[in-house]
Amino acid sequence: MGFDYALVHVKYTIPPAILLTLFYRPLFTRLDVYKVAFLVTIAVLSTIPWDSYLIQTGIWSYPSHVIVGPKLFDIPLEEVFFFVIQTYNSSLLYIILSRPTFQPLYLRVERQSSQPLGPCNQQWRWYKRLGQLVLAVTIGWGWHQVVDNGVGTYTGLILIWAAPFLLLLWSLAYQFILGLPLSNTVLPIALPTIYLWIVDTLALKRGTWVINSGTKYGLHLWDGLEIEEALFFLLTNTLIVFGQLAFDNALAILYTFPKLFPSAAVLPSPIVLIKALFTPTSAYDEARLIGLQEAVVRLKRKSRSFYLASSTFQGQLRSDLMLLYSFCRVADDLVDNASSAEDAKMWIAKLHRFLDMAYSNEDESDSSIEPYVVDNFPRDTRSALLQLPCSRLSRQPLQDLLRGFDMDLAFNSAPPIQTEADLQVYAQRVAGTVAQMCNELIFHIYSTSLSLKDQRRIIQSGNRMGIALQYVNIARDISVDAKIGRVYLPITWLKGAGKTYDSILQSPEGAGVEELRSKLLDKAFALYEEARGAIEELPAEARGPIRVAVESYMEIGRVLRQKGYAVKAGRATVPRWRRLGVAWKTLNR
Ligand SMILES: CC(C)=CCC/C(C)=C/CC/C(C)=C/CC/C(C)=C/[C@@H]1[C@@H](COP(=O)(O)OP(=O)(O)O)[C@]1(C)CC/C=C(\C)CC/C=C(\C)CCC=C(C)C
Repeated sequence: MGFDYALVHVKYTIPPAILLTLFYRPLFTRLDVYKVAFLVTIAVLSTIPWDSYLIQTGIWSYPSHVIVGPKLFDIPLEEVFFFVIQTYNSSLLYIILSRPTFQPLYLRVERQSSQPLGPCNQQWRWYKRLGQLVLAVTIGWGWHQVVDNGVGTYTGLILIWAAPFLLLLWSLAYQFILGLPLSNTVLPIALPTIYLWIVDTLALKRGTWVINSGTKYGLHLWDGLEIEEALFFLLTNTLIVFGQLAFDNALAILYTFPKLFPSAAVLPSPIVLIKALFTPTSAYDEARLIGLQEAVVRLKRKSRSFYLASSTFQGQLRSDLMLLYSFCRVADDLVDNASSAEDAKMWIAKLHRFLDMAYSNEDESDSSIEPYVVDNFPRDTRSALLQLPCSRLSRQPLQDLLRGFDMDLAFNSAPPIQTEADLQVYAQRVAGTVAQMCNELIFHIYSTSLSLKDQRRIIQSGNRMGIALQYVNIARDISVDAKIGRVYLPITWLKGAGKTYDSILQSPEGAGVEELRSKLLDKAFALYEEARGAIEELPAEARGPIRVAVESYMEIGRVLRQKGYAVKAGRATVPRWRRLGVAWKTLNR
């Protein structure tokens, strides 16, 4: 009996597990636990028979003085623990590195026939087949080595065990394996592999585990690292990361194509995951993919705060929020950028008509909406309308949002914000509604034990938080709005400060304006303080991300309260490092 192998864990595998867990803790969701547990189970079940065979046939062994004693099918418990901890560490590293990536963007439609495939699409098919061929040849060659029973036996046994799994995963998830950034594929394989090569070198030198001669080549990658061991760790980490990639590929298919999978669960069963992976790529909904692509580009270009926050959301909620943002942005821009008040009114009327059509029929496949949108809206706005997740949103907040845009149009005749109550109504319409829709999506996607009454109370607090954010938005944009002939500060406040509507339009800066800005920010922070507690009652998956969304926007308000803040295009901006700091602090709260 000895503790050498156990000490390898204490020194080298458990510390990274603890560090990775602490680092990722604020974002660790039930789905992540499910993914890791799923992979650990498969890793343990698939490795035990193989490892047991290797030990029984004397290909490798563990001197009795380095292990504690208990064994499972001849495998020391320390070794079984190794399968668990290696899978855990590599999975978690992959999850951390891939979290910022919006994975649905890496799904591609591949069609055989009538529609000609782009050259890129053709190339992908060849890559897929080439990968399959290489893996099939590898299995054949590995088998040959095992049958030969010579120095290539151990290599052969590694290959005939790992390569069939790799072939399966490659065939199902090649789109993700090839398409995702290298930081999501190569890096989570390379980092743990190199780390384990170093650990292995130390363990083999100390004799913690021994590869017996006769069934190995005797070649070394570097002094102390047998070529077979290097191959083993490379392939096991590749299996883990490919497994996670296939899992994510299945989730992306499930959540991206509601027409194919109308009621995808937050934790889908293995059968559903397999069904998703076996969905032919030709059945993917191309319009949906384009809608998501355009939504991401729009969000990235227009809102740094919400873009950063979006990376902390997961699964279907992330897609739905992007699509909701896309709709709100497009609607706001159509009205704001209209060439005349008449034109703006026309856009609002068309958007109302769109909502009438989208909510009038139970049948989502109603074919009259698409031609209506195509005939009435510019090309680059259509996907934002057609992909709005109407089935998960109620109609009233969308209509109220349009009524908020109507209030903006009133600036052309008489200032619509006369009193603080008007300001509140306006902010409720353009931002309270947005918060309400975010919360509706959250309660739709994540199950909660809260009563309907409590859900309504939380949605109410959300509305107030939306108003707080809109006040920050107005406080930030006093000068920008004045340039387009709008003053959102209530006329009653202006009078109290010895100002008029026109005086603000002419000089939207100066001490008097700063006082009014401060007053508005005080109101914003009072609402924020009152509403923020409700975030902690949201389903666990949404809590941290919503905190990030709210805090990164409120940070603009904090910046505005400091003297000498940086201004970009007439607006106060929060430096990138500060935004990241806020997100980090907020998540760890
Ligand atoms: C993470 C993520 C992708 C979130 C998306 C949120 C979303 C759908 C935002 C829509 C934004 C939008 C374009 C709305 C149109 C009306 C409008 C302009 C509203 C103002 C937003 C400002 O955005 P921006 O600065 O980019 O706009 P301008 O350049 O000035 O045009 C608003 C200030 C509204 C934003 C309000 C929210 C996102 C609601 C926040 C509250 C919650 C998420 C709920 C909190 C929950 C509880 C329980 C308290």
